Amino acid sequence: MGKRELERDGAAGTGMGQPGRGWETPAGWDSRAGEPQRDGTAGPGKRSGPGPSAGGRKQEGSGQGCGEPRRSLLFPFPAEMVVLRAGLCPGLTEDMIQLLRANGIRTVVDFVSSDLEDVAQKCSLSYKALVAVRRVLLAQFSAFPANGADLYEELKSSTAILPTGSPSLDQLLDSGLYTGEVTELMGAPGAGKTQVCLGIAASVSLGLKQHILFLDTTGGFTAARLYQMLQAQTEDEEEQLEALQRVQVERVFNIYEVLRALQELRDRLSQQVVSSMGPLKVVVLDSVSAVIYPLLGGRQSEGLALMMQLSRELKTLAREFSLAVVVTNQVTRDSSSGPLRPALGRSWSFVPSTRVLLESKEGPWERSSTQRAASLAKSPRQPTGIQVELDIGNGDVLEPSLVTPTQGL
Ligand SMILES: Nc1ncnc2c1ncn2[C@@H]1O[C@H](COP(=O)(O)OP(=O)(O)OP(=O)(O)O)[C@@H](O)[C@H]1O
Repeated sequence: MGKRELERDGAAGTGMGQPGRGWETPAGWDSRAGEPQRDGTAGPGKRSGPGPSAGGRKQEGSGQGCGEPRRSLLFPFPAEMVVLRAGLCPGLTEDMIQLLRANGIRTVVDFVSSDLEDVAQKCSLSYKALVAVRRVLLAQFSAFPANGADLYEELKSSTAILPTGSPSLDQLLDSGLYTGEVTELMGAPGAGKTQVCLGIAASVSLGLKQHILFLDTTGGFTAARLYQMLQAQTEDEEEQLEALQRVQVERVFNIYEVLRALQELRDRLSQQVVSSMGPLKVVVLDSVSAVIYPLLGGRQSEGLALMMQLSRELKTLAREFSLAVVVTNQVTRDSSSGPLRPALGRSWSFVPSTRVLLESKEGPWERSSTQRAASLAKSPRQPTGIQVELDIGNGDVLEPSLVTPTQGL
């Protein structure tokens, strides 16, 4: 794929202002900037129409499904499970549904697979009206094949890349944090996971003027440290204050509180309640292992179920609302000399699409206490194993949104 670039002046993407969802662009949200672009040609403002989104559900919300047969393959509706109800599509009235039900036709699949001539006779309904309804339901509920180019276009219009404020970390992440994805920072205690999260919060709130939700499960969030990072980037006190206000912190000390906070967030985003929070782009969960570890000792199955519920919640939030989700995780080893592995096992390993291992290393890395080695353990875009040097002090700070050529999505 071609190169893309990130523009100055802002984060990017769709998210809460995604036109495809039939939502309004929130005030102050520049929906044009920062989109991943190919050869700089697919420029800003391109998404003025109802474009495809990362989640296939937008067609339902926007009412496009009826006249617009194109549907994302990512979330094909399980049509066999959809019960016919009034308002599902134009022409499908309550009376019609009652008559159909009386003849054993309850779901979309029942309806589209019936002989409509027969149904028209049995239910005393207009054959023409039934055919029209069937056409619309087929358009709404069928999975349509999409080719790579379509999917790439879809990705471009729904994905934004948010610079982390650290050029070396951006290099590792192929330009920054991708919305719609879960990125994991893993490392031993003291490796610098929280510091990197705070750095991301500072960069996104100050440089990109976007909001961040910081879910703190360990009490590791330190406002003073965030303020220090902001001060390192700007001397303007008003800007510092505004940036601090864009970082919303919730202390959530167990999995139930985390799930509740995420559910509340989903409700707010679904109802387009943006006034209290502004355009949210990043959700940080620091740390995920702290709330899952206590569950995995006793009744394993219950713990695993909650872990998977959390993983589903994080992934769907990221995708449906075009958020970049960042989680931190501990590491473990099989033996004292074995390699570091992310904690939480195989079930969790499918959750983050990108994983970065943070380590304080001996040798050239240990030039100062703030130097860390960051290596890519998992990525959908870059070869794993790439390693960069990261400064978790204030040294690795660069203005975000510089034009950054990359290798493509
Ligand atoms: N103001 C600061 N400037 C530079 N480095 C700092 C500063 N504050 C803390 N550190 C360093 O950050 C490290 C701790 O990082 P952090 O709390 O992010 O680790 P962590 O990986 O989140 O650990 P845990 O898993 O225990 O939460 C320490 O080595 C500390 O020296």
